Amino acid sequence: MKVNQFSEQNLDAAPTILVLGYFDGLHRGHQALFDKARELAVEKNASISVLTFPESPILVFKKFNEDLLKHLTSPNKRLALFEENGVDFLYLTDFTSHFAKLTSHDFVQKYVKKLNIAAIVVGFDYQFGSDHGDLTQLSDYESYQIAQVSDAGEKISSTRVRQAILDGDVSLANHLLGYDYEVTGLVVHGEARGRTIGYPTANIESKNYQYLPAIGVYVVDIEVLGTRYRGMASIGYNDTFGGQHQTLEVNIFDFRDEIYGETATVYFLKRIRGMIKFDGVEGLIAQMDSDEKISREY
Ligand SMILES: Cc1cc2nc3c(=O)[nH]c(=O)nc-3n(C[C@H](O)[C@H](O)[C@H](O)COP(=O)(O)O)c2cc1C
Ligand SMILES: Nc1ncnc2c1ncn2[C@@H]1O[C@H](COP(=O)(O)OP(=O)(O)OP(=O)(O)O)[C@@H](O)[C@H]1O
Repeated sequence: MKVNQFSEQNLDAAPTILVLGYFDGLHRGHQALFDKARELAVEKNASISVLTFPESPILVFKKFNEDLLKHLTSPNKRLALFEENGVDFLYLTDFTSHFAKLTSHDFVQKYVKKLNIAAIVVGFDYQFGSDHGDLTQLSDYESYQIAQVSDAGEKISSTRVRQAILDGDVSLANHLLGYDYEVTGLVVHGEARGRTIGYPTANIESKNYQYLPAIGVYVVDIEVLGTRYRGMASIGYNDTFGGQHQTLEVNIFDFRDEIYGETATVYFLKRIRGMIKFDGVEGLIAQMDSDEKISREY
């Protein structure tokens, strides 16, 4: 897959299937668009291109708060997902006030027309341009609108996946995504208390503005140094010890190595419970013994 800022100089001249949207998380609803694009690409001997934005368009419309910078994936995972879905060319353009003012007609002239379009694929609720144009605006092109992909009678959307994660319902998030929700970060030093209670933990600090699941304890896999291990994670304030800031920590099973400074990816598989403030260390250890049993058996 080739990744480029959209500019007239770097566009591939060969016929292409253009897929449009922001695609945070590339969930099962989004994947349906790429299933269609791959089918068309074979039929028309064309490549697949996506024109999208590095950051959420919402940044241009709402008062800033840090959550607006958050994504369901790290930048690398986002690229990997586009690639897995068959994308050959990923064109990025910043969503700015100027961009937001383009009418659907301007958008077609300035962007769509610059590509050699074999077909266009969008979702059932896709709208674009300041005049909220829809597929009829693209009538010069062979275009396909993909029907809504639902789960439990409700549209699968990035918003819904985000809410499931914030609720701690990682099983639902994974089901909607079609893959396990993951957070990537650096392994940093914690209080070095974990090892004294028999459960050393890798403290993971994400630099990627990703959503963390709700406070609680989770069955996870963790990938570090090229190997994927089972483990159990805690997200919270270490209430028992009066912790002051929120951490993501993973006790990695059957693992003994120093991994500070390594990049690790945590895959959230299932929520076990909420955080408990114990009166003493013994209660916490007994609880973690039980968490371990659940996590190993999962
Ligand atoms: C699976 C798991 C479950 C945990 N559950 C709790 C809990 O219920 N209450 C709590 O106060 N801390 C809990 N912790 C956090 C521990 O307090 C923390 O790992 C320990 O204090 C070590 O911290 P450190 O990495 O900063 O040394 C849990 C940690 C793990 C890995
Ligand atoms: N469940 C779905 N079924 C079919 N198409 C979808 C579905 N969800 C999104 N799409 C389409 O995928 C493209 C990208 O959509 P978009 O990035 O707005 O995702 P979204 O999940 O709807 O996001 P949000 O929750 O932020 O509204 C659009 O063309 C949209 O119509």
